[in-house]
Amino acid sequence: MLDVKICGLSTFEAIDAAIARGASHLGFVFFEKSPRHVDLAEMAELVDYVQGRAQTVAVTVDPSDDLLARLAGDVGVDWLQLHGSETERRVAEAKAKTGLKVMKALPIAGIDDLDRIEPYRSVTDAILLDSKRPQGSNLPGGNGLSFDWRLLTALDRDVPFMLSGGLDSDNVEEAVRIARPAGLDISSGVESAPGIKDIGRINRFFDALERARETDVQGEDQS
Ligand SMILES: O=C(O)c1ccccc1NCC(=O)[C@H](O)[C@H](O)COP(=O)(O)O
Repeated sequence: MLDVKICGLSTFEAIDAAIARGASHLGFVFFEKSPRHVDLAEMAELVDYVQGRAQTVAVTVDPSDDLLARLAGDVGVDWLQLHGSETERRVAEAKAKTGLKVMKALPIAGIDDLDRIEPYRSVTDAILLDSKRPQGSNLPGGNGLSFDWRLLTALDRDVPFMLSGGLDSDNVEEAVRIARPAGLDISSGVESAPGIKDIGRINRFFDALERARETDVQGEDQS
């Protein structure tokens, strides 16, 4: 069973829709330049609303110690997602300071980028592979762009990762077939406009994922 993280949530309605369809993780973005930004009070309210029905993830970019303390204390999320240029040392420090589970996002554009995964494996609870920030964008994530998933076939199979970047109901089946991720992370692909989650698109994404699972099971039965 794949983990599924729906990222950039800001309404109770979208949280309920994601949970109803089986999302394992819900992401809340703390990054002021993002159309998905929620402040700490809003994030605390959203996390409280989840009431343990899914894992909650605070998405941050090079967070300060003060922000880390507030996310762990006042907001009370389950996970930190580090989506900036955090070194392995800073990731380990963030985990030790907060006691939270940590997911490090790494941008992938070419085969050499896969070498960046190994040093983070011992200091994180999950690795998220995303596309690189395109020129002109001021967002390190949530750009709705995918990378070449075939690069990931070169990865050692015992490296579990979440696949991210430009996923939607039209391409998720192909993405899962090629990349064989442990989990999926999606934001723009379930929106009607940047920052506006669309319940119909959330449902269509999970429908497509169910079809992908059925095809996979049928394929296994025939082999
Ligand atoms: O989504 C944002 O606006 C964002 C801003 C700053 C840092 C990270 C951000 N998103 C991180 C995510 O986990 C997204 O779900 C991931 O990049 C995939 O996004 P998309 O390609 O839009 O599905």
